[in-house]
Amino acid sequence: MKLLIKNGRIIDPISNTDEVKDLMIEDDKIVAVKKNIEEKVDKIIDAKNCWVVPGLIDIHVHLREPGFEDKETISSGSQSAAKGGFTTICCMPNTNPVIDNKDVVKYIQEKANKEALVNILPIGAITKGQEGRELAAIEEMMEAGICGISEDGKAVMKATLMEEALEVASKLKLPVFSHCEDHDLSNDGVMNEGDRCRELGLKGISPDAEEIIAARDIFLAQKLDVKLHLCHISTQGTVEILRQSKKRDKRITAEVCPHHFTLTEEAVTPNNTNTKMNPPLRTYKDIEAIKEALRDGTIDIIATDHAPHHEREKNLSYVEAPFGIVGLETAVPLVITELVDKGILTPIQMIEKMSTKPAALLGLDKGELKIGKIADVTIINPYEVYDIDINKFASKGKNSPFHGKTVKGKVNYTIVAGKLIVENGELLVDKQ
Ligand SMILES: NC(=O)N[C@@H](CC(=O)O)C(=O)O
Ligand SMILES: [Zn+2]
Repeated sequence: MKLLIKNGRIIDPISNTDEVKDLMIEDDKIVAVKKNIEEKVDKIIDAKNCWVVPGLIDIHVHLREPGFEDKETISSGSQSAAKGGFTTICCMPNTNPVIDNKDVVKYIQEKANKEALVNILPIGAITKGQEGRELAAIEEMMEAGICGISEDGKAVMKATLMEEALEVASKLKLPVFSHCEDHDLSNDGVMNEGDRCRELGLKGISPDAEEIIAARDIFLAQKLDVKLHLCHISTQGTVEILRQSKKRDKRITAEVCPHHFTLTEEAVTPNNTNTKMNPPLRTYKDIEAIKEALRDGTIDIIATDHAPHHEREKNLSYVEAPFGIVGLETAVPLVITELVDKGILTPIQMIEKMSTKPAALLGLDKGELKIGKIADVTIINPYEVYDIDINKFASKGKNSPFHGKTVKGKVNYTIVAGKLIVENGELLVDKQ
């Protein structure tokens, strides 16, 4: 099977390429990247005016299976990922049961092998049951194939236990994804601590809750040979801590989510629980700091924190509704609209943060368009303008604050190991 992608703008951060060329795939591999390939093939994709990029990688996704299949499943989440242009996603362990032993890891891998359209890499919990009391079976999960450990949804509040986890991760060469939140400080808060929460009479979550644990984990990690990655950072203070720390320690990485550079606390209204996520929407000054950090490389990765919830739960009051919004199918247009179009990131920098750097953090041989590599490829039309429509999401979750937003940038094709999964923006397989 030979597939030829003609006349696309090949964007490849590793070779620093941003040039119109053709790309040919044979079976599951990239076999040629050059101008004017004239060869008899099985299928031609016309990528004129489109970007041809290494398959996007989202390191922060909640797939909800096992345990919360009414919110999302491995199958539906993988369809959502494919539509969003992601060829590999990492799934967080806050499922039921928690991903804290090899059996749950294997359950996810087997289901993913059968049902998923994209590569799924489980992340193991740091503590048993995510209860913060004793370490999970990290070594056996590593042998089963987890790509990292995280307590995401929570922080490990006991510093000595977090230190132990970092030591184990260092020994096993696993990255640690830190959800930075001091639960004593964030206790009961539902939105950012600031003017807007006082205006609305809602309880706030102070930036300190994030910054204190970010600083703590950086201090704990710098004594060890370990990759510490800060999840969904949201405040100017965390950006500053990160910028300073990176001067001493080059291994620290951090991600930001599209909602945290797109919306501020001003978007919060008590009747729209799709503005409720953790960490919460912050302020204009936080967004400015995040954008600067994206531009200067302090923030390495853009991840979605795709957190689907059922409508029934999101219809509860602002206080009772769960934290989280879906993100897989809005990431590419938000990054193009808010960052690339506004000159904050170049297309190469965008792809670096959505494919190349995530691959490097995970130690994957991906994130590059090169002869011989597995053909995970995404084709994006950066010029298409349209309104985001939750009813078109493949995700079971419709909890997005971006419904109706006019954006620019559409994923047209997603190719996983040479297989066409999305064509002209539509999934080629029936929904399960
Ligand atoms: N981000 C969220 O608002 N929610 C996540 C948990 C998390 O990533 O912290 C979830 O699992 O729903
Ligand atoms: Zn989290």
